[in-house]
Amino acid sequence: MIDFKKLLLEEKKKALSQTSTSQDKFQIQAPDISNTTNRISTATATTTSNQDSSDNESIDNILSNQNTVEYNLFLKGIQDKLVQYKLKNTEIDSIYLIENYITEEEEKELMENVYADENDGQWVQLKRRRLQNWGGQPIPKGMVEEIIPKWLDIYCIKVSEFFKKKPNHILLNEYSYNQGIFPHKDGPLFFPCVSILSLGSTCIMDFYKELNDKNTQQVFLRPRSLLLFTQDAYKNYYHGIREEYFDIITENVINKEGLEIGQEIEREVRVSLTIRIVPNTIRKRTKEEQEQ
Ligand SMILES: O=C(O)CCC(=O)C(=O)O
Ligand SMILES: [Fe+2]
Repeated sequence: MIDFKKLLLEEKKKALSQTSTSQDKFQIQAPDISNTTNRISTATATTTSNQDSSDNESIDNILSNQNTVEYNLFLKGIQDKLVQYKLKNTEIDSIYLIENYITEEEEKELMENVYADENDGQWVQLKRRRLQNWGGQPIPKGMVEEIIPKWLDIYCIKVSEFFKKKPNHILLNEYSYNQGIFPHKDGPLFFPCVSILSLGSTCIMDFYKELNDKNTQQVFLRPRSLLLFTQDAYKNYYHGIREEYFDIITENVINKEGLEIGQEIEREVRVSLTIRIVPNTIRKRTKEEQEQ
């Protein structure tokens, strides 16, 4: 009998070898912030403890200055709405996971739009994954807001129930087979809560207290789930996805219900929407203002 699983895996390996070299292989290390696009994608992920603490200071500034009221409202919203989705069995406070946040039809429609011809020009090819950046470029000077198309904006509106404000930025990542994202923190350019909608494939996300931490806390992400993390998880932990063809369920997976230790779960192409608020924005000048 033909072993389709093996054949498929061979195909995947072949496809991948055309886009990567052996040096590209993932190791747990600091994120590659050598190009600006990647810096946007990992949102100024930092590599040294110095930068790290200044990042945390900036996060605190965001909270203590302009956003205290907003942040308190948001925290209250979390208590009201997310308490039942909080992941237990972990020392990390403040990770929430909602399974089946969207339906299969909604997932299909999103995927159709992600791969629609009209969005072809939106793809930015990084060394190890592709992305689409929607809403503007989050930079320290302030993001010039851009209109988010309706097919995505409806999800900004949907998750605003947790943020108490409509997110204005979506980073859409596409991971082919064994691609991932280096451990990083999302940093001070964003309001310190991130929501991630998974499409197309499962994967394991690792949370690291320190880079090179072997004993990570892991979250198994299913398609159509919404992961949210804030406070402790946002500020004090790196998160990343390993470059693997399979995820293996270990003791460290926090949400093991329905899974077995040692179980191997094959990856497919995964698309994720990272939906966030960029608090520091500058208004786009109108055409009339530009002409003056
Ligand atoms: O794809 C994911 O689930 C993670 C994306 C992420 O960490 C980011 O965009 O900062
Ligand atoms: Fe991230």
